[in-house]
Amino acid sequence: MTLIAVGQLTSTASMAHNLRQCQVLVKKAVQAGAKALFLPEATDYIGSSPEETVALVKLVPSSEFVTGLREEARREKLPIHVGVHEPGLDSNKVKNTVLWINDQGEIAHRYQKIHLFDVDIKNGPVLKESRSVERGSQIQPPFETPFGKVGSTICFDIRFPEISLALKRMGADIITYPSAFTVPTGKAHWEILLRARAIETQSYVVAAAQVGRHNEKRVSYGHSMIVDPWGVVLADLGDNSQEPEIATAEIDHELLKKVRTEVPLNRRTDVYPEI
Ligand SMILES: O=C(O)CNC(=O)[C@H](CS)NC(=O)CCC(=O)C(=O)O
Repeated sequence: MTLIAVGQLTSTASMAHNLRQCQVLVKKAVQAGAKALFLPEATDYIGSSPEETVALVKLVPSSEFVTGLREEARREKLPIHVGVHEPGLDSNKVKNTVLWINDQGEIAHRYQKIHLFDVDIKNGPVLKESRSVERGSQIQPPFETPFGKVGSTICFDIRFPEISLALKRMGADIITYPSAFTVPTGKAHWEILLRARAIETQSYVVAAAQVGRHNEKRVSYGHSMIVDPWGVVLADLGDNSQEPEIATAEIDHELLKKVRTEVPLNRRTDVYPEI
């Protein structure tokens, strides 16, 4: 059994502020005895417009935010999974990525968000992520950790079960959804989507989320969660945005084995295509 933590915060356009919030989360995760910390999508910053999102972006080697987190990971021997922005191939755009910083402070894995959130909800949020973000085009094979194989996806990707099924087929035990969900879509869909992905992949789902007001236009739903392979919500951080918070849960390989043995999901790939 290995204890892991999800961290929840309200990122702003100030990377220095966001790094300080993450340092609080690292301290709390270490005090709790966690062996890894999972942080939300876009933890480095949330801009208030597509232009600001592009203007703020830094290459990883020159990002004080990423350098600061790498120092934390190395000093505390605590691997960190974190959503950030990186420059796009087109200089008017960025990539929305997640990094796995290992306990030596090295970036050992990277995934770029495949599905972009372009929505126009009546009396609700209007967000056009593709104005500032370039989409990725590869599912990355799960990476090894001392507590199992981890497959990464990001936020809106959760609505496309093909990715999590592919990650499961590639051996994932844990699937992550670092997120910044909107409040109306969060209320309607967040927990159901996370539990469905956990149940259908028979894997742990680890979903660190942004919470609260980032700027005059953006509010995030919160409710960072850890769900077990049976679909039980082991941790839920709610929507309090007073201070950065963590929640922890144990990753139990006996439970993974039990669920996968008791309810075998033998696919009929003679009937439908393999994903
Ligand atoms: O803007 C940034 O810099 C970081 N990116 C995000 O916050 C992204 C794109 S706007 N948010 C989502 O994908 C929310 C998905 C969602 O809420 C849903 O699927 O219902």
